[in-house]
Amino acid sequence: MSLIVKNITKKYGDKVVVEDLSFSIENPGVYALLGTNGAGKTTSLRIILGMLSKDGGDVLWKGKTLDTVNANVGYLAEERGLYPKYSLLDQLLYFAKLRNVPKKTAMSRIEYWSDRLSVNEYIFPPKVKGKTVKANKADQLSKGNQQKIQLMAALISDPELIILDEPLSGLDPVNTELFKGIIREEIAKDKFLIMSSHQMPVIEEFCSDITIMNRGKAVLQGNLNEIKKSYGRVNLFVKSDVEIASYIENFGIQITNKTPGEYQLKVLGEEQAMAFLTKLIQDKIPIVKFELREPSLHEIFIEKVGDTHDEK
Ligand SMILES: Nc1ncnc2c1ncn2[C@@H]1O[C@H](COP(=O)(O)OP(=O)(O)OP(=O)(O)O)[C@@H](O)[C@H]1O
Repeated sequence: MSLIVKNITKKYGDKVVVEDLSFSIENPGVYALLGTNGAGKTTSLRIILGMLSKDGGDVLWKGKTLDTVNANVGYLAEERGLYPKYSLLDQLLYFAKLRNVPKKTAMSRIEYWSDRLSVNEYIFPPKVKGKTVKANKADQLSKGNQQKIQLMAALISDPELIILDEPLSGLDPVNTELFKGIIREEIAKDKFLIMSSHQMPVIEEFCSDITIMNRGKAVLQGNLNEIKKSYGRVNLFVKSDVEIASYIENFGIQITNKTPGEYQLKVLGEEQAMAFLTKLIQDKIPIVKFELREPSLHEIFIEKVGDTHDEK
């Protein structure tokens, strides 16, 4: 195992905000930490990073307690974490120094990432009439550009373990794709990533293993494909040029949703779906879509925490 999180617990006064959370990561790739607002994701990530004290449990990286000496870790925090009044270049060099990156290496990485993320003009202010324009401070940047600088800070040490707390929140579609591309590249470099996100399609795109938290506890854990398989193929999407609502109901299938022309149905399993398809064909009902699939992560998430997620 590369990362082992064993029974971590955190209390604030009497309130237990993370309770006995355990999971492990064996192979490179992205591990997802999901949960409703206040479920304890950020707290757990900060405990894993060693930024926050814990009331119990262990975090091991390659067999040793995870700390900044034995692990090269990068962290993109959910909230903005730049110093508002210092120049961006100074801050990036400072983060690099904290993580023992030699200045020359740090400079070449800053140049690479500022190009890649199109933030050159903020980090290396251009010359106007021979004079360098005053360097930008963090509080003069848009939210998305601050996020880019924080991503640069997270990646400045070329970390082996990368912790991304809501990395895509607040980004426009173009920058979302840019960040996703960078995440894909880090995966291709065999990095270990832990990502928290409320965007279920993003989790489905990147993550093989997940933990869903609710009120500080893990309520569902495992391989996403296996979890989906365990639910079975019970979601049927049918689209027809004609009105078939009563036809479906007469067959004894439940309609869970209807959008223009398309019905979302809940079937008992593949057998019932196939019997329904056979009947549609026999009765010559014009069908333009017939798709049977497992529940989405969104549906699984709602089922697991939908009624119970209110903060204590
Ligand atoms: N310093 C603190 N003192 C007291 N309670 C805290 C403190 N920090 C966090 N909490 C509480 O711990 C719980 C978990 O918070 P956390 O930020 O880890 O949740 P989260 O899953 O990351 O939520 P979100 O998705 O909204 O970011 C919440 O109920 C929060 O109010």
